[in-house]
Amino acid sequence: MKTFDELFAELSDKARTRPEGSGTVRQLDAGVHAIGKKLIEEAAESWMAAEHEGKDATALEISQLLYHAQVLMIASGLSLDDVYAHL
Ligand SMILES: N=c1c2ncn([C@@H]3O[C@H](COP(=O)(O)OP(=O)(O)OP(=O)(O)O)[C@@H](O)[C@H]3O)c2ncn1[C@@H]1O[C@H](COP(=O)(O)O)[C@@H](O)[C@H]1O
Repeated sequence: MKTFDELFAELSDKARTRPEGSGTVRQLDAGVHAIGKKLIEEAAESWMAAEHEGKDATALEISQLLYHAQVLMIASGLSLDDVYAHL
């Protein structure tokens, strides 16, 4: 298990070191348009899971939504503090 901040640190490190086989690196290379589409897909899956699939499935989909939001942040050059400043 990891926290939101720990995942962001891990993904930032992947973006910097670009290890082979990293899905995050693949997504970053695909660009903001592709990442945005993935984010919307996970948002829709989160919504459907919450309506029809129960708590476990909803938690899984929301974890994927958070992951893709973080990938979009990194692709956009945003830090956690840039986002937290608006909370
Ligand atoms: N938390 C996640 C995570 N959540 C979602 N995803 C990605 O988002 C996809 C969402 O799954 P779907 O069910 O929508 O699957 P899909 O549509 O078949 O997926 P794709 O065909 O688009 O890959 C997964 O296949 C992963 O590619 C994640 N990929 C990575 N992480 C974590 O990010 C870290 C870095 O991962 P790598 O960069 O791959 O090393 C690790 O700690 C991972 O656990």
